[in-house]
Amino acid sequence: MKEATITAPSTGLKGSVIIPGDKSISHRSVMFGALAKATTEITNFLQGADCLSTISCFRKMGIEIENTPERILVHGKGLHGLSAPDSTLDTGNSGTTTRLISGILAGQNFSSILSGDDSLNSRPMARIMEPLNSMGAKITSIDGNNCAPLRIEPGTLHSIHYHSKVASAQVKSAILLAGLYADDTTAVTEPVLSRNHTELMLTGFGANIASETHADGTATASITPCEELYAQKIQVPGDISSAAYFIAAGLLVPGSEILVKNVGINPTRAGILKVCEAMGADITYLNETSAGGEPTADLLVRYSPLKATVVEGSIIPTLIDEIPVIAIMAAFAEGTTIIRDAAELKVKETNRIDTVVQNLRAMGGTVTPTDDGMIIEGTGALKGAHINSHLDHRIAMAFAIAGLVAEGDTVIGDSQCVDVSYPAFFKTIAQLR
Ligand SMILES: O=C(O)C1=C[C@@H](OP(=O)(O)O)[C@@H](O)[C@H](O)C1
Ligand SMILES: C=C(OP(=O)(O)O)C(=O)O
Repeated sequence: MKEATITAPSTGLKGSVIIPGDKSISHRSVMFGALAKATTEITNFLQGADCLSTISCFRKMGIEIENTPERILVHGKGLHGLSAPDSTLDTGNSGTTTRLISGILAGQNFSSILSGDDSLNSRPMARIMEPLNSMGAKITSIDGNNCAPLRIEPGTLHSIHYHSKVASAQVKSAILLAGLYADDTTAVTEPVLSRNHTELMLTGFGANIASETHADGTATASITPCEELYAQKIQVPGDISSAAYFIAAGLLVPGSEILVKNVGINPTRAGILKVCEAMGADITYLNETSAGGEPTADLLVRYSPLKATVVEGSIIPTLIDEIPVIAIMAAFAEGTTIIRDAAELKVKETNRIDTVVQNLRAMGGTVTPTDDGMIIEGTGALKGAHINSHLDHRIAMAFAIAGLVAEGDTVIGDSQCVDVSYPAFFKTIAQLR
């Protein structure tokens, strides 16, 4: 198990960072490519452990996937071309892999078992089992605790209109993917629009998708089964969830100026940029263009004194994975920052309310956990500490950024967990010094 030691730089961070491919889009490009006829070509695919889990699951189901540094080729076999895996599908640490694949497996004529690591196998799966089983799927939790390992038996799927209690792209996507195999139009209404990559990308692959955001803020996506999906060329934009660490580093380390390049700024993902703006951040958008049907930009980030803010309501799903690093920014902002409506933090790779609070306190921060978020005093100073990442990549990276502005050394425990979403993370920090 590795440790990484972070010390505050003596001068500002300067230079540019090319952000690696978006994790959500990389997963989906392999999944949808596998279900399309012919070959899908993916560039800037995220070579993180989570996305590699998705590749290995589809290889086990008979899909040939060529993975080279330049591109990925997914030789899709059509909607009914997957074959029975000869052993358990290992979804590693990845909630996205587990939940989205469940929607696909629900519609297959073979049985399968999905299982991941200890963290994954303790995350809630009732949220997908319940709607998928109400469509006629046969998914059971092998240990009877509504968690993976999951057994998925062949079932005959019929359409539903599901009203989800949580704004979750994983739940929405699982249902829409099962909807590809249902008898009629399947719809999902969520309380607030969550990331919409599945809707955008499946439309590109030729599926019949409709999406609507209603006057009360709820959002409905629906899918009508089609004969086949068509292979695509996908250029994956940079992951704003990975960019968030370098945006925070540029804002927090005095004297910094960092060009964060190739950032996907889809509005369903870009809540962190709105929060930065509300905190008084100096960020200039350059080269606004698009990649893979998603808007992108280069972000020029300069050191800025920050002020506290309130993060709540419909913005939460658009920045849910960025809350650990937002908490670090809040510790250096003037005033008290309140984060609420974010109970979903409790069911990520760790309970991220607990793991943020534990580590921020270890660094001398003043933070109070609440039922659905936390309250952070902007004390303007942290001290180096030993960080327990609990093997959660977002915790490891958020506290590495804290280490750049803390007094003394910060040691990130189990730092190798960054490989889940950002294998080059520590190397990239080193290059900016
Ligand atoms: O659909 C996706 O790609 C993801 C959705 C989010 O999870 P939920 O849908 O559980 O909120 C997010 O936290 C995760 O990192 C990726
Ligand atoms: C929650 C995350 O991912 P997943 O749900 O796919 O494990 C994440 O990357 O922060």
